Amino acid sequence: MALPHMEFRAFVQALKDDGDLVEINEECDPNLEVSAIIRKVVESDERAPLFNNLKGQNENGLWRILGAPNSLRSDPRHRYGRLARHLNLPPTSSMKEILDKMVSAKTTPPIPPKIVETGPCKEFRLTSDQFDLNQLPSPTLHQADGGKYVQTYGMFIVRSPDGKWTNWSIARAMVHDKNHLVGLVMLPQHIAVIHRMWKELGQDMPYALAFGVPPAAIMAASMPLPDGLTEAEYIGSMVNSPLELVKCETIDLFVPSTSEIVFEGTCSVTETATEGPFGEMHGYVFKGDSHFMPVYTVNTITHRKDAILPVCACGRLTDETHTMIGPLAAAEIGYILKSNGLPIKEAFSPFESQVTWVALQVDTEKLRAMKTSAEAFCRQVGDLIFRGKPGATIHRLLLVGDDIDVYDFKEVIWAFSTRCRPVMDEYSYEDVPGFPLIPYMSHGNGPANKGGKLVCDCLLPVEYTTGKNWEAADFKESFPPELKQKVLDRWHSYGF
Ligand SMILES: O=C(O)/C=C/c1c(F)c(F)c(F)c(F)c1F
Repeated sequence: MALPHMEFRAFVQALKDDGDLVEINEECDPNLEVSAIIRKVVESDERAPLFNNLKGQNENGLWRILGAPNSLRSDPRHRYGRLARHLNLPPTSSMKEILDKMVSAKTTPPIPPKIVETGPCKEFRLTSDQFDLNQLPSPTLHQADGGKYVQTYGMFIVRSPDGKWTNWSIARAMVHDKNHLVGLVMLPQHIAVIHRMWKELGQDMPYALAFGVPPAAIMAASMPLPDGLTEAEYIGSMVNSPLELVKCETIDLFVPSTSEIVFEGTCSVTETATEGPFGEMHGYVFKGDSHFMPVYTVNTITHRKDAILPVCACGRLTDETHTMIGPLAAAEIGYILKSNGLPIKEAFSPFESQVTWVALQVDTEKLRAMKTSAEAFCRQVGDLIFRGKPGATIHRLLLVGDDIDVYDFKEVIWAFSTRCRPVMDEYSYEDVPGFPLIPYMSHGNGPANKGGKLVCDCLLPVEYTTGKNWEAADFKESFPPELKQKVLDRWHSYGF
């Protein structure tokens, strides 16, 4: 068996070996029961549920469901263990080590994928008269959803008409009828950019939708990489080995050969249908909140025996839309700022902000050398991020000093609450694209697609000029080292 980061089934085995999997063999109903269990799991950082026995499974075991594929573990020593297993990192890895790994491929040569003749994803093949997406165990994830969201953790593969740019990404889609999906295709997502290219040509867009792809691939597919970059070679260089791809049956696209399930077909550039409402990443389902979105025809399904459909039952903390989208956007944002020579050390998106904020740790010694003003620096950061794709889902950028660990929200919210004077230390952006899925945008008082963003300066004025002139009134900073050591050594003998 391949390594867990390179084959989904090996990944599931790795979770089992880690004691991070609960196999449920009693029959479960994909209509809400499966998602209710997944929701309870992700709200308590429980082990990932593997549903082996689902109502509607066909004679070849199509399909099982793995819930919470990339959510959190309750043991703080392994908090990000499931993310680490996606990348062949030790389960004790920190979020910083995980994000550094994701960014590492930006500075290493791309490794092109290897094309193979066939693979496990070709074990069974169904033509459109041989399956009904409403009979297969497509899950209903929230009772107010507009349909069965079969696609929440699969990977769309689409290519520009000139064949130069292949994009891999996660974008949600629900069952429309026995052979059709309807999916969210929304700018600035690259799938929408490429869909427009086909629309201009007047040709439907060929697509593949691969479920249960190599875990390293699905992580990269969630990262807001630059336009035109082909994920396959980025991942190859990230894991330092070529991804194995196999040609689709009916279209000229390639999919990871070990994928659990592959849908193949075309996405209409003319036909739309109502999509949504959906329990989204910020934790709300707004009744009646549906929009016209493109219709995908599913011409062919190929799959492994007893194939596993990974499912993200998204909503309130903490599921894959929080552990992946926010932190990966933060990693990209940090990389862009550093590449532009700004003194940024770390970037993270706090889960407690429902991943709508990114906290940026500033190297204040380098900041002082810039002899810049707070306004100039904040505007430099905001202009670079809020006008680009990586900042699309982020509505607050918090600039914090060297003493603040951006991976620890208690630190971030202390700096924000005590060092950033509301209004005066905040720099607004009303003329940039907004993220219309955030409720104060979609159901708020202003335009849904524009503005509502801030750079919040949580650096006190002295940090721009002469440096930190305070000591934190806490155990760490308000006592001499030898006294701290004495207290720590005697802690139990005192009686604690
Ligand atoms: O359906 C959801 O809950 C989230 C959809 C979503 C997303 F997660 C993103 F990261 C995006 F950038 C985006 F444009 C989206 F529409």
